[in-house]
Amino acid sequence: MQSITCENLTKSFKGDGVETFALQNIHVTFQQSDFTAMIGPSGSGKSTLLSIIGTLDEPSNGKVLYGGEHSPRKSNAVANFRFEHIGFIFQQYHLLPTLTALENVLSPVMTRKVDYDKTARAKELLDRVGLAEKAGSLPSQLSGGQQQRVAIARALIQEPDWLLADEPTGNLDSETGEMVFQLLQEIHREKGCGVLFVTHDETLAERADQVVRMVDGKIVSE
Ligand SMILES: Nc1ncnc2c1ncn2[C@@H]1O[C@H](COP(=O)(O)OP(=O)(O)OP(=O)(O)O)[C@@H](O)[C@H]1O
Repeated sequence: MQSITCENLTKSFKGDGVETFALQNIHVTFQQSDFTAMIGPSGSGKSTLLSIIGTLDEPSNGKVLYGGEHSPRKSNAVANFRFEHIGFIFQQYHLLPTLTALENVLSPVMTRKVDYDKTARAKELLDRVGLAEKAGSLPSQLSGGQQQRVAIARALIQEPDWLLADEPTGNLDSETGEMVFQLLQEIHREKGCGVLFVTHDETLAERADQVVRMVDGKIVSE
């Protein structure tokens, strides 16, 4: 999965008889070796594009190719494909409130058979994001930046090829956001996973290898 290519992607939502085009004829290729920023005004389609690339949603038209191949079609197979290849990070962290930091990192693999020591890997990842000493803390006992670092560790548990990050610094003050941004860049270099990073922050976007600019569901520049 060295590359992800979107070919002629369109996504529309129908409601109250009105059709809204969230994406229109998107053609773009992302390389796993790149740290890519996606920037654009609110409603320009960034989250929709990320969801479709991440197989959380389906396009109305067009296709996404992963290393030149289609993703599977059946829902079980899609879930496995996503589990194997893609890690997600969201603006709102989405940690499970009743689980500790360590349990949150373990949560994607809790009910799955894997060929590695889950707990050892989860501990290593918590250590990597600088939170070894917070393994037993609940999300409510962690700051926003710490919660986002737990979410990053969770996204990495299955060593995904791609990390899809939807405004991961959107809820953080600029200093904490900078720390999370740098952590993602380090992870990209260390683990070799491609990163697609949605942001509203022009100065962060400019530090990416590739910048994709969206307006009204279209890519206006790359
Ligand atoms: N489930 C949905 N049902 C109806 N319309 C939707 C749905 N999801 C997105 N849209 C519409 O699609 C367009 C693109 O939305 P999207 O969330 O992808 O934009 P965005 O660039 O990520 O915005 P933001 O920066 O505010 O997160 C918007 O007009 C939005 O209202």
